[in-house]
Amino acid sequence: MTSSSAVASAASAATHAMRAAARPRASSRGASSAPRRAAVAPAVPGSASSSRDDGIVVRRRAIALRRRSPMTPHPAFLSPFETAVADAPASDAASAKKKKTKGALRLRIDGEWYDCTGWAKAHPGGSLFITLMDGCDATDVFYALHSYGPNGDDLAARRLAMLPRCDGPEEEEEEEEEEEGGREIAAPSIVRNPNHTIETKPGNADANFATLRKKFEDEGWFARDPLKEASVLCQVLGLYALGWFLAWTHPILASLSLGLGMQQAGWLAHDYIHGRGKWCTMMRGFGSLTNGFSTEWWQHKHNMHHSFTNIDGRDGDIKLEPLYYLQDPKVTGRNDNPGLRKWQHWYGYPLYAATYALWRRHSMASAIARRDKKELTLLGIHYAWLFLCLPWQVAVSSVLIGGFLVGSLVTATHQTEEIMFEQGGEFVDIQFRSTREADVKGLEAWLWGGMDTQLVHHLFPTMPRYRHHEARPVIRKWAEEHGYDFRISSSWEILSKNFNHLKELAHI
Ligand code: HEM
Repeated sequence: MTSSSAVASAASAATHAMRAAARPRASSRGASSAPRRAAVAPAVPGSASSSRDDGIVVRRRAIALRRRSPMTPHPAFLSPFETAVADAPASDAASAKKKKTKGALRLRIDGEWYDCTGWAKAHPGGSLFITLMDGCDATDVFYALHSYGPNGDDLAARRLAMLPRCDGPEEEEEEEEEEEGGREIAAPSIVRNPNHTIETKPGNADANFATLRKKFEDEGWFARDPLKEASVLCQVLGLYALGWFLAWTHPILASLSLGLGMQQAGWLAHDYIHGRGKWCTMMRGFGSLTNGFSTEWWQHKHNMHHSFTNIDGRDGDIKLEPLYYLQDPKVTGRNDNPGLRKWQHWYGYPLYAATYALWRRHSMASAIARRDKKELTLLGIHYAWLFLCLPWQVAVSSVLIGGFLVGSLVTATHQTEEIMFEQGGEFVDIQFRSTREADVKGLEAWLWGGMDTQLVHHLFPTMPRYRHHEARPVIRKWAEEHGYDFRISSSWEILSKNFNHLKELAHI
């Protein structure tokens, strides 16, 4: 690994200045109480008065934008609203005096509270992500999912720097307490590992993790390597080309080649959607073209999984009823079907073959509902190729093979780990508790396509997957030093654990 890569060095001075300015405050994190608020706060609380915002016009525009579905990205990426925010002189926003914003949407990043009430409606990922994090520390999830310099672009960091600062809930509480004559709040603590009791408050960022991330940034781990990018792309396209070539003469071989190609294309599209920078942005439609997936639908579903991993009610990947029951229906309170549930460990793995078919159905429905012309065009090209250029039997069996290879590996990596009910909590801690790595090598590692380094990926989603194996020992050592349980098992152990989990719940 070279030191600071070209991409890392492109990190904007503004980004680093902002982070550097914010970091010293991290030391005060431990001292603040950062209470979690109701998990779903209204996007624009009715009680908030427009007159409290700096720009009433911006606020009105934001309310109009709110009517869009949370899944719908803002159509014009640089909308007049965003441009207004982006063009605003720093003194208008960033350096504005902190306001009291009780009732507003507030996120804490790098120890600084931001009033996101207006921004939520223009947020490219959708307002839901902001509203669900209201009142929480979003530092680690922010750096995990966004462009902030070292990962190829710094748009999100620049936007962040322009948001108005505000008081946090704890500052307001302190003031209220003072008014009430002073009252102490007991700080809750999380026990991560029996050997280490780490005093921390839910919703606080892990300052040690920021140091690890900084090390990876400085050493260029987030940079894309053109040769490796070309290699993974050629492997996928090669499998598609071979399958297509054999389709009319050797249907079984063709289905295997295309099925494997579709699986690998799935991993690659996943990498492109997480990745930031020009190359990944250009390749965002890759999953639509190769697998018939909607980028917008998939990124939303998948980023919910990344932001709220294994949190019941947030992460759709663990809510699979009525097909699979990963938890006792008495605990979740969701409808039960004991007649079906008792067979789930038997039909479990074979049914994973339907994964891609289901994703295609959701993708098409989402693209149609959003009238997303670009996506519908890419999906149209894909389906024209799938059913006009291939025999239908090859087309269908490839989709089932690809779906099985993805479904059975993806599901296994999270389903048997801790499933949490608390909303909020520490991002890094949640990642360690909700997934594990698979200890695989060679062809098997190729087949796993980066899902084997699930924990590394969840901690650093924008890091290219071809760097994960090298990053693993660094993160493992860091985890040991900081009291996190770095879980890793053989693929056989993971898959059988998953089978046994389904079996256990089949018989409750
Ligand atoms: C107030 C702080 C935030 C700002 C300024 C911000 C800004 C942005 C920007 C500019 C993008 C476009 C993609 C990029 O440049 O990386 C984006 C996308 C996104 N953001 Fe945020 N964001 C914020 C907070 C959050 C939080 C707290 C979450 C999650 C809990 C979140 C989740 C997402 C998601 C899921 C996307 C879509 C990513 C994709 O298309 O692949 N954002 N955000």
